[in-house]
Amino acid sequence: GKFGDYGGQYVPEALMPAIEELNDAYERYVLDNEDGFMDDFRARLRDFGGRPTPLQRADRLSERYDREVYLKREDLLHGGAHKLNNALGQVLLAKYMGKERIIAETGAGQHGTATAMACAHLDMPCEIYMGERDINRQRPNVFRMKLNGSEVNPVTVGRGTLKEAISETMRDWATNVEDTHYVIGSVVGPHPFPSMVRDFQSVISEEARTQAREKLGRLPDAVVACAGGGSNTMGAFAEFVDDEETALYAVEAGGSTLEVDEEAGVAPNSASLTTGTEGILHGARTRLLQDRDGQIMESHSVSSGLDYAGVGPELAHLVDTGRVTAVNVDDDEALTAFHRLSQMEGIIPALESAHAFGYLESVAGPDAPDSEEADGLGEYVVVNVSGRGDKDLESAIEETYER
Ligand SMILES: Cc1ncc(COP(=O)(O)O)c(/C=N/[C@H](C(=O)O)[C@@H](O)C(C)C)c1O
Repeated sequence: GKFGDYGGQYVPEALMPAIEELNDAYERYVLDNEDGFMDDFRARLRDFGGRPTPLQRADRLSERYDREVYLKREDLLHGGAHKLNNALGQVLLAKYMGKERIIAETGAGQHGTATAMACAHLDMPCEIYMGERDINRQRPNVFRMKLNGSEVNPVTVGRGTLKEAISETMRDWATNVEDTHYVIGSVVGPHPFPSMVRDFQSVISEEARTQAREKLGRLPDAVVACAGGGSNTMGAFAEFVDDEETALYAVEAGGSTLEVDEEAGVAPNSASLTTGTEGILHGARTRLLQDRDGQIMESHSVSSGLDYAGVGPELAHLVDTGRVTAVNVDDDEALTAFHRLSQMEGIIPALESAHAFGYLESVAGPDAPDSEEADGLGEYVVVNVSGRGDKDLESAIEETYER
């Protein structure tokens, strides 16, 4: 479970039996398709999830950016985000392992919602840990989790956001490993989580690669995806990593500024790939926002889903080796992109996904400087629409009309 010097299993001894049991199940069911697990998983993604999602040409953006812009529509997956790919895979795996209880963390609430839906679909009791702050800014998703029959446990320690929610969930798991599976929400955590979540999300690039060849007779010149923990990112990239001719761009949250206030221990962004340093978070060595004493800093983003101080170890490694280019756009560019996609293409994206469109505008838009970055995107770009923006309407209205 190593990606260069990132990854690993930095967990308390008490968690090792659960980690080893999970790794054994991952190898048997996911990698070796024991008992037809992966066939069952794909059939449910199709019939319950609604896959495959379209790879749709964005006519207005293609005109604006003078190139072929295609959208991978994970916003059309059941539940409204890519999160179901991973949640369904992990809840199904827990069932095959004989577990009786599911717990999960969530920030934007999309992962929590996806886990709650998967648990209702597979008749598994479910508890979601969610930061108090996030509960208040993602109310529609909190209601959906409850409607799907899950309990939502408010996390009030610290800033009450994702970081604390993950720690609380890990604590519950350590206490109840016998009957409980922890459905982690992104390509983070100790091995095998980053690899397993990537494998469940890789259906995105499996489909996109085939669809791209059908529609344009060749591979795309670039794939662009936002990056919080990095799961929609790794899912959109996985099947293209070996195709050197396809550039891969991970777009992080530049928040309000990339400047970091070390004294206050606050990073007004979540650009861990760009400004982070090597450290351990939630069981893995990766890149993260930490001060000079190694204290994890508070991150920020206008979108809950990108508001995370760490990033997946495999994505960090791909950036270090130069296979993935890490870029970022700030809150304002993301909000402007949120409105632009809604008006120009009739798609209201999640604020997280809007960051990917903010990047396209910044390098290929009418006001963009003539830079080689635009050429990096090439003639044929695929942008991952990781989710839809229903959950963000309240905050987008506030930010837009009270800015
Ligand atoms: C629509 C949408 N797009 C992108 C993300 C970023 O998560 P990754 O895909 O794992 O980088 C998210 C992340 N959402 C998580 C959640 O809903 O709980 C997030 O807050 C954490 C699991 C990281 C999202 O909801």
